[in-house]
Amino acid sequence: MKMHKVLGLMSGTSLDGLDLAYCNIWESNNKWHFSIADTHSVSYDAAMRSKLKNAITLPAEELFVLNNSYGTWLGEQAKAFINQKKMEVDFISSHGHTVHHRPEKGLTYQMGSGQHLANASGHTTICDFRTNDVALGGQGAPLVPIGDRIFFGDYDFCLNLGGISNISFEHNGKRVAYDIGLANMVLNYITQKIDLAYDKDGALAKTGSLNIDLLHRLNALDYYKLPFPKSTGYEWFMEKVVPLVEGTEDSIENLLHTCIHHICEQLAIQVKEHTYKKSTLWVTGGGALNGFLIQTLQEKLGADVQVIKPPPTLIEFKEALVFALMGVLRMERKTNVLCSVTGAKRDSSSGVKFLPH
Ligand SMILES: Nc1ncnc2c1ncn2[C@@H]1O[C@H](COP(=O)(O)OP(=O)(O)OP(=O)(O)O)[C@@H](O)[C@H]1O
Ligand SMILES: CC(=O)N[C@H]1[C@@H]2OC[C@@H](O2)[C@@H](O)[C@@H]1O[C@H](C)C(=O)O
Repeated sequence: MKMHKVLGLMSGTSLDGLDLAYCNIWESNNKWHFSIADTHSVSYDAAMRSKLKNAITLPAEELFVLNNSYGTWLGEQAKAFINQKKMEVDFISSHGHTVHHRPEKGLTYQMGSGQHLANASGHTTICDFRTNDVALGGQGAPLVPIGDRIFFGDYDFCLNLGGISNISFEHNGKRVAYDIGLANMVLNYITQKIDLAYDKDGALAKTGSLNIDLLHRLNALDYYKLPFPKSTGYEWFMEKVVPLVEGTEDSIENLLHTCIHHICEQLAIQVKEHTYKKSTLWVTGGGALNGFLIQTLQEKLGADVQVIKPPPTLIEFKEALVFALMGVLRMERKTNVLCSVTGAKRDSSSGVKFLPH
């Protein structure tokens, strides 16, 4: 039995920071297993956050320069963590930071140069997990469902509440998954108006009341009518959602309260459409720590769907763990991207390997 010792790196769309998960991953009796030995998060400072946020507006030359320096920065963070904890690491598996995601144009771009990362950390690095799937006609996202299936297949639904919400489940014998729509991205956008990074536990949202007009407008967004597979992101948010929020004069509390109702209504519609029995819904991502959101979600789902929160390490580091798994599958030349999820022509073993120099 081969034990893979992998450092998974994830920088999500919420721009809160870099997640590092040091994982042991092994296969026995035709089943993959994991343990998370250690974790660490590096919060982005204001300068880094604004660099990453504005990267989408950069001309090519500046973007390439940032790609290199961000790759070096990732490598330095990985090296510091590895040295501090005296870890034995076989390789690093890094998602990078999504800057452009336009699968309909055949384009997806995660920043964080693999060569720079490998050189700065001194470890073999696998990254760029999405490009191949988009080249095969897929959405290039979401990718985490392979991990949901392999590690967390006992739950009927796996829901992740990051910047955007996404869900995965078995459907006619195949794993399907897609981005449902809004989650923390819109909540953070609203709290940032009062210089608050996020609404801890949904405390502000809880004191607000419903703005019916905004709720209807959000629920009417075209994206929700599209069939899956589908994925969305920051561009959609800026183009379609921000104008609705900006066009509504109301208190921060009411805006947050209304957005939480909207988020939970869309989640409940999707879960109810695909369930016919008592079900379990396993929730990860920072949104799982928002008490008011989880309470509202349970109310909208009703008694037949049980919302389950894993321990905090999995809530926060599931994605870093799954990118570690994707690296292992890539090393073993096994499928790590499912076309049933992304809509690509075929399954693939994606990711590009860089050796340190
Ligand atoms: N205690 C908390 N109460 C309320 N919200 C929280 C709490 N902790 C985290 N969050 C929310 O979760 C967000 C971070 O979530 P997460 O780390 O899952 O996002 P991400 O990985 O960046 O996103 P994605 O999965 O879309 O790429 C924070 O920005 C915040 O909005
Ligand atoms: C292109 C991109 O980075 N998409 C992210 C984003 O954040 C959440 C959702 O939109 C999901 O599709 C995906 O991330 C997770 C990690 C995934 O691929 O499963």
